Amino acid sequence: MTLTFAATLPDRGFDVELDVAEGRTLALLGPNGAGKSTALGLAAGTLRPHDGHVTLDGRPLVHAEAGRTRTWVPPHARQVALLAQEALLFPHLSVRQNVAFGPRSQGARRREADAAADRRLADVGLASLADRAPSTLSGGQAQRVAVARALAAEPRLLLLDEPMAALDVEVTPALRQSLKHLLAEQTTVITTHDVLDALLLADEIAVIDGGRVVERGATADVLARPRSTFAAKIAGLNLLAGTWTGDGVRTTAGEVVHGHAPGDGLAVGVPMTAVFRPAAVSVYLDEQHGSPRNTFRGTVTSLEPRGDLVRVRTGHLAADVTPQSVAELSLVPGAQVWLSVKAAEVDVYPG
Ligand SMILES: Nc1ncnc2c1ncn2[C@@H]1O[C@H](COP(=O)(O)OP(=O)(O)OP(=O)(O)O)[C@@H](O)[C@H]1O
Repeated sequence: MTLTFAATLPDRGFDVELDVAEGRTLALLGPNGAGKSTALGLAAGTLRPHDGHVTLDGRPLVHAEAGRTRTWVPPHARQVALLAQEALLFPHLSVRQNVAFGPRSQGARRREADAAADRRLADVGLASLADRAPSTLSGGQAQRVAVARALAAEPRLLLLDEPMAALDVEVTPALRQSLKHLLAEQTTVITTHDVLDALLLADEIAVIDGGRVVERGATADVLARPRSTFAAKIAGLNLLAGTWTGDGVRTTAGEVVHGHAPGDGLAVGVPMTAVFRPAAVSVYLDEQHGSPRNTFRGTVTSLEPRGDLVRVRTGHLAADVTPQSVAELSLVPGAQVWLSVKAAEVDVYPG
């Protein structure tokens, strides 16, 4: 099923266009309040757009113009499954009955629906729990049952709203693995804050910010060459946006950043992005000169442990340095520092 989506909701400052090709998974990323859940609600039919349409394989699920709904397929008739952060299983039904609920309500006989439920439970690795009551499951198990239930209804479109958000970190790998396998041929939109979900599950990423799509592309491209601050943050990269000067990127703060550029032919003034890894950044108490490098003055805003290293943040930039360096430089929040990154470590590209 191919999803096309173009909807506005002025009350929420929401104006988004998206499409997902047959069998593909699109991850919606963005800060809190960006509009990710709103997009899912509009596709599922729990919200109505002010203007716009949602279609599946060309068939309209909703079409609205200036606040008037022209076409409306109610949520239960859309064959769209929305999986919320909490599993929300029916407490009075067994695990098998929960999963069989979709096929049963579509008219399948009990035996047939139970067989479909057992297949789906096996898909998520929980066949042995079929006779249990939902109240006896762990959060991770309940969420996997909810995935099985959503898929048993054979939805044309699967919508996952931060499926790992309510789970302990120890159980997310198992659910992610189940999903990776199950989403392979399923047209899916998933919202997430986690780069691993995007990397493992999504073919494409759309970054939403302030109710708008600010960036869109293949997952690997967006994470390797982000164009939005949010995508850079989740990819763990420093990003400085600006315009091309002929030999560098001039930021709005007036700094010129030098790096690997895509070659000649770029017009002066075009929007450009410079990206570099925190591990490539060194921290000094004085300005460094010498080999082609970029230096940025900053005030340390936070220090966070990061594996064997310490992530030093100065507002918009981050450097990963050793604990020894932190001690030698007496780095504390409020310290004035120079961050330095060699031009050879900076990737510069249009956008
Ligand atoms: N029920 C509601 N009524 C009115 N406005 C709402 C409602 N729910 C959300 N909003 C607003 O719509 C905008 C988008 O919210 P939405 O929940 O879609 O964001 P989100 O990207 O899913 O955020 P999060 O990551 O925090 O879940 C926000 O400005 C929010 O305040």
